[in-house]
Amino acid sequence: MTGKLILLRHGESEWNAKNLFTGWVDVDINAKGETEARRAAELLKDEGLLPDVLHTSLMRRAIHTANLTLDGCDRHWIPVRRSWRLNERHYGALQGLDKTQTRDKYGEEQFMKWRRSYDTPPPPIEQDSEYSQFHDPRYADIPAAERPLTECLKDVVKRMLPYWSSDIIPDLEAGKTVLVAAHGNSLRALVKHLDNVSDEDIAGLNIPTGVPLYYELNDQHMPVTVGGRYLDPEAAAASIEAVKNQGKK
Ligand SMILES: O=C(O)[C@H](O)COP(=O)(O)O
Repeated sequence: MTGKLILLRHGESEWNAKNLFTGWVDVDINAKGETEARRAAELLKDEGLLPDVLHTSLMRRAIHTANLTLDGCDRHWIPVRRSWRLNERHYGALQGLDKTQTRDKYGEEQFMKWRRSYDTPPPPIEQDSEYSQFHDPRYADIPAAERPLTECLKDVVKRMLPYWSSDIIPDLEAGKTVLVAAHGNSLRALVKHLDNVSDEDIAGLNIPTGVPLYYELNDQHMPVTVGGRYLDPEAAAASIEAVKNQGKK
């Protein structure tokens, strides 16, 4: 028995367009992002990949994207499970800062360490900062001592994989086509696991906005084809390049 897994990063967000570090700040997708979400529905319909269950984060850009995509392929009625464990990576004190200004201020090396290294988190955000979610009621169930104030990708892998095992794999084992609508870095964490990407090589892996990435999985819930398949390779390549170059002038 194989599993069908579709990964979908939210469409372009308001802060993606403004070149701001977002993390757990709960911004929405913009008009371009909505168009991407609707295009994703067409791609799923064309491939006959109609999700039976949705797993998403607690953030409106992923939830909104999933709603538009599922509505577009008449699967708006499927069960949904939401978890903070699929949230974007927490960007700590960088949340709300301009990526280019941050690169200019701290230099390329430090910028890339904070943005793309596996185990170097940005400085933590103050609990009461304007861009902190420490007191957000949706995270009240996370013990205060465990509530993130910053994360590196290693932290995201550590908090995401338990959800993959406890909540997503059972749906795959039940033969369901699973849609995971999430974020650039929570999906980088999942792709790292699925494709066994090294701690060094993951720095060079970026996820496009709004283009479904399809994996056929084997009985061990690992990819039949490493890397999976983007349902619109050209759009994926263009978006990946844009994500990679964020922060550059
Ligand atoms: O949280 C953010 O800023 C973006 O969604 C992801 O940003 P990154 O591609 O710079 O990690």
